Amino acid sequence: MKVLVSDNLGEAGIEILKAAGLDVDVKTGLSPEELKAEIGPYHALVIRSASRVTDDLLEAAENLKVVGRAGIGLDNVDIPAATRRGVVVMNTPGGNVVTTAEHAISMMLSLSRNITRGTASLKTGRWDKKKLMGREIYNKTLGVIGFGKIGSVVADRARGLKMKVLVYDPVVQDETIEKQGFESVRIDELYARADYITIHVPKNKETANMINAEALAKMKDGVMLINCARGGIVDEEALYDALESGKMAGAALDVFAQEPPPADLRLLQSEKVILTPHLGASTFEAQTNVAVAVANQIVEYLKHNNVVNAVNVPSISGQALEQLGPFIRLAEKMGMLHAQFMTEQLKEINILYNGDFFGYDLMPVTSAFIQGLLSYRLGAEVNAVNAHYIAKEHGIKITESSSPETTDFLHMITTKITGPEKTLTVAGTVFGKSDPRIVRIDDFRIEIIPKGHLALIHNLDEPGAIGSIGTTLGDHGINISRMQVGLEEGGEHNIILLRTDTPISQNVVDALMALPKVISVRTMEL
Ligand SMILES: NC(=O)c1ccc[n+]([C@@H]2O[C@H](COP(=O)([O-])OP(=O)(O)OC[C@H]3O[C@@H](n4cnc5c(N)ncnc54)[C@H](O)[C@@H]3O)[C@@H](O)[C@H]2O)c1
Ligand SMILES: O=C(O)[C@H](O)COP(=O)(O)O
Repeated sequence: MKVLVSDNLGEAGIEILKAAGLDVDVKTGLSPEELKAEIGPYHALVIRSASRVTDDLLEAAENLKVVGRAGIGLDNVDIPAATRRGVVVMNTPGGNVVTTAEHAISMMLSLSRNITRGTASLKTGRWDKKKLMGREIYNKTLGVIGFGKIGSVVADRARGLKMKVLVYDPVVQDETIEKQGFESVRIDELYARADYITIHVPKNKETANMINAEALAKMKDGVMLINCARGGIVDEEALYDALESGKMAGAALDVFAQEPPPADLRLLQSEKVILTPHLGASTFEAQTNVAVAVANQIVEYLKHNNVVNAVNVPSISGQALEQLGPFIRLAEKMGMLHAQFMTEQLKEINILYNGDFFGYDLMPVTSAFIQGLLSYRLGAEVNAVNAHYIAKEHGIKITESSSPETTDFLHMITTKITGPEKTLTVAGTVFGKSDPRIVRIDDFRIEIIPKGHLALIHNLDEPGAIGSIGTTLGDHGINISRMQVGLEEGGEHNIILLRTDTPISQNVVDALMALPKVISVRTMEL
């Protein structure tokens, strides 16, 4: 397996990748065209914020299985395009939180006390003591926009500096914010009351340009703004105007709409702005954390198929995998069985989970079922990452429900596929800790190990039927390794399920179909 590291990654991460036997190439500073030309043979791509993972790049990434972001922001990755192509996208959510929060606090202090301007003026031989009068942050009000991992650490540190903290986050509950001792407010109130405003939201459609001229106008006169989140959340031109007009006393920017920013960006000329070149996460500690985390996650995925911190597929912890793994494998086989039985167009998939599945999210089990079902028809490009997407793209409706009630088994997965004319129901369970079984096909109760060459023969429940089937297979040199007869509830048909040592070819199927008591024969490979 080959890994391409296209942005600077801490050495500790590279060592982990190599120690796991992965073939690692570090090629940083590539242009989009160069990256596109290189990506073909790689199975994993490790990035930070510089590389752009676009649909166009993914098109060329024919072997790519995973994009690992050593850091948090994923606005440089086209996640829907990755999902469509079955590429897992993962980040390292915790590793640079404290470091980035500390950067925001440093920016606020530096801005308040003119530290960068003082340094610059002294270096030109000046002594601007009077001109560079600062302000205390003690007792001032800080408005935190976005109370996630970083925003909440910033709020905590500001409290330590004896500031009052207002928080705006439409997702986090007021009580959660208040329990931590901060005041939860609506955005306009934050604008109206805050002496300092710091932004800690991801960049997305909703937050792009959220700090525009209109928002700036609502802010208190003399406010200072800190952006250590993402460029493009603040309208840079409107910010420049607010600084020039005196509305705003200062701004500290670590991130820019375009990185590096163009030389003619007016903000770069403003005396009231302090700037860092996207250094929020750049400490030795944070870079080691994120490099180690991303490397371990990539090894875990490429070598053990365990997904950790993915944003486009549910992650499964080691313990969850131990308990859900057998159900994931069962579900995939059930999907394959459906695919070989149901040759009609697929309209709808219903999945019912009975029993207590240890409290885990069952999305990976459902994805495995859809993968088994669709990959049989569509090939290997269907995987657990894009299974839902591809089903949706094909107009297949998926409903999933669960009930704590158990029937015959402690856990049961019942899957029903509906086509234009027919439906097919297959149920399965796991015996013991890891022994998968199919226990029902439509109205027939059976017990089959979903593995190997199988034949399902639907026949009349009459004397001699089973004997003639055995003889016909024997005549064709096919050994039956397991046979089971399932009775239709209250009916006169039964199904015979055979496991054979070798596949049953079409001429043998024809010979079986010629037997008077055989109604249908379906062969399967599971
Ligand atoms: N400068 C840097 O080097 C650096 C380093 C790390 C992270 N970041 C950026 O910081 C961002 C935040 O990181 P995090 O770990 O705290 O993420 P997070 O997901 O833990 O928190 C983001 C918070 O923003 C909130 N939010 C979303 N939309 C909002 C809106 N419109 N208004 C107010 N709140 C909103 C969410 O509810 C969430 O609580 C990242 O997405 C990344 O872009 C920058
Ligand atoms: O989102 C992040 O983690 C930060 O913006 C860090 O970006 P970087 O890895 O390019 O420093």
